[in-house]
Amino acid sequence: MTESTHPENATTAPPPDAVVHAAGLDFHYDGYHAVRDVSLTVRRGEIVALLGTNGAGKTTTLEILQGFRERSGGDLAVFGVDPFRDPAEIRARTGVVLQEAGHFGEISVRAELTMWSRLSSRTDSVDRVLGLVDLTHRSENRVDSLSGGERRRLDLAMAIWGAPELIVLDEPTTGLDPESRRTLWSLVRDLRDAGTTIVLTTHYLEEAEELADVVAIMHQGALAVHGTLDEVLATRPSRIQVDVRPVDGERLIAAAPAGVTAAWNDARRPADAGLRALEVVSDDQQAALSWLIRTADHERMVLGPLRASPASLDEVFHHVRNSTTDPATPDHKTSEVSR
Ligand SMILES: Nc1ncnc2c1ncn2[C@@H]1O[C@H](COP(=O)(O)OP(=O)(O)OP(=O)(O)O)[C@@H](O)[C@H]1O
Repeated sequence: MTESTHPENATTAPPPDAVVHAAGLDFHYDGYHAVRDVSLTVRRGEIVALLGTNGAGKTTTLEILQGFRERSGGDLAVFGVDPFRDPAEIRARTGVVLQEAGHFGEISVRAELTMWSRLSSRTDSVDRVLGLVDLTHRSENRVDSLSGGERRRLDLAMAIWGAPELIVLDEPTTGLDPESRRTLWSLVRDLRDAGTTIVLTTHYLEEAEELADVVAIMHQGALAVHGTLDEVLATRPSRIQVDVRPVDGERLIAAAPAGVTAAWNDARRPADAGLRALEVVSDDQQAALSWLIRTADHERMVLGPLRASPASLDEVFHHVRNSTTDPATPDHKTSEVSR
């Protein structure tokens, strides 16, 4: 993974549009180091997706950001205040969808939202939020008659009550069918387009690819990589797939310069039986392409169809997951993409 020094640290002033500015966040549960040196800035109107394996520290990080837990170390400002010291300010400006929300099953959707409205410091109209989450037609039905997807939309209705500036969604689409997931994505995009800042956790890489302006991958409590999707994908080598009619295939592969790896991929069968599939992997796509073209010219080698593509989020995620860190090391270092 490409490592670079992240500009955010405890001494860096947050950008003017920062909603969340965390520098070197740490958290221990009874001696277990669950969040390690996490530095992350979330800007107004951005969707940030927090990814990571089970137990990576995503929910704990979200709980610290909302002021539910007091950090063990590091600096944190949400809306410019310390969320643990000033929870009322955070509650007033933040909507939340928890991983598992509790509902009063025996009352109607409308009655539950009305009860919710009395608990919230923000004002809104039940009909407005029901319309936004497309639950108007279910408003008089009992909550326990809702499908899983409809309940998740009801959770979202509570989170968007009173149009909070920040919405925190912990695995908002877990268990939803693809159609319900797409509906929720569209809602989240609309909220972002209206200027809402959104931080979400998800185990669906596709969800992060679809929604996120910024992707952050946690591993063993630390932020292993974060940046825009393109920046995150660029932390792994890109791949060129090309079908070639080689003059001397082995010589071609042996001649690949440093930083460029070429290998035959006999699992992929070119449509033209006279060609053979070659895969070229490199951090420097331009250097790899130049070498390929130069070599083809020099060797009078026929090049067939060629496709150059960045690494997938799946590849980045697996690389992070397989990278070994020592959870017992208190000074575990983050590696991040400059933004
Ligand atoms: N109340 C607690 N007491 C002790 N350890 C905890 C507590 N809550 C979480 N942990 C541990 O802290 C680590 C981080 O948990 P956290 O829930 O933040 O991870 P996560 O990334 O959200 O995981 P998942 O994707 O499974 O929801 C885990 O190893 C978990 O077992």
